[in-house]
Amino acid sequence: MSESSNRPPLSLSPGQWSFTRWKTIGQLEALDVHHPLFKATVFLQGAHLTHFVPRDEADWLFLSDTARLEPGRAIRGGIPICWPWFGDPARNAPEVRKRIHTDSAHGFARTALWKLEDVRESAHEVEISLSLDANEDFAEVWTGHAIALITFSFSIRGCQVALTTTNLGSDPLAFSQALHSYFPTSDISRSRVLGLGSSNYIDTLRNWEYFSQEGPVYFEGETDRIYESGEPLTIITPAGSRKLKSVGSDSTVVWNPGPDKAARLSDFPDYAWKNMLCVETANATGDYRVLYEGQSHTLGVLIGRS
Ligand SMILES: O=P(O)(O)OC[C@H]1O[C@@H](O)[C@H](O)[C@@H](O)[C@@H]1O
Repeated sequence: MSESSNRPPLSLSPGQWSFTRWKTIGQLEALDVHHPLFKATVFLQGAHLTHFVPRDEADWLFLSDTARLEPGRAIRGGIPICWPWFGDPARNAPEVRKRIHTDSAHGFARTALWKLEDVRESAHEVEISLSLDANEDFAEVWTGHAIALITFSFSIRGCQVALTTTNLGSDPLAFSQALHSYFPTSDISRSRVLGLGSSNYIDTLRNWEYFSQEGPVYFEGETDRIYESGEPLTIITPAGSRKLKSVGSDSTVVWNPGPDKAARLSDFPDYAWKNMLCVETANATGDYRVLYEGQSHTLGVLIGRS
């Protein structure tokens, strides 16, 4: 995960960071990274990465022009962390659903306040780790005891996100999740996703029925699919391409709201569906995971150049 061999000792003291600063953006606290090779912004709320900008390049992530940076509100763009369930609770497996006591989609982690665990810096890389202790504080919406630890690794080569869940409870923990990455494009109609060509998918817009993908995924209006694949992907847009390599995932969500849903979506301009696509590294629907006491599972994605 890291190429730095002589890392500085663990330090949470801002005085010892060369490239990372605390910053209040909107109403939220963030870690703002200004490394000579890249910039990045990670919010404590949601452990939410909103920007990753290698030197002399445009942002690799899409952030809505009308995103609201407010306590308790999910940020529209970047990489929301959907955890410990993905999507509509009612569409989850019974083992996952039985722990959920709300209708809200995508879990509570994306609006919860995470704790900073570590910042490591080197001449090549910055790593930021945050944790969320999901205990009885969340009992109103979810039953369980688990810890989520997320590590972002930034370098000139790209950005890696690794989310490790450990079951601290004595019962088996069933959960679903996604790294809900928003990518920018100048024109959705000239964008496509390669690498899903031989997989089956659930089309949530066609009665949640199964279909088989042939060739690249193109975007012709609203698209909302759960692919049964965790294979490497390439996203092609008019500005270039990105490679996505996942770990611990056998499902990938591809989403674009199209014009009608965009008009209804919170914190999202009507036109913005033309300028983004989500390709989400997931453990969704049948790909949910079960952890016995003390066991861990890591879901990760490496976003790089192709
Ligand atoms: O508006 P939210 O809760 O951020 O969800 C956005 C989208 O997230 C995607 O992951 C889902 O597949 C879509 O169905 C959903 O609309």
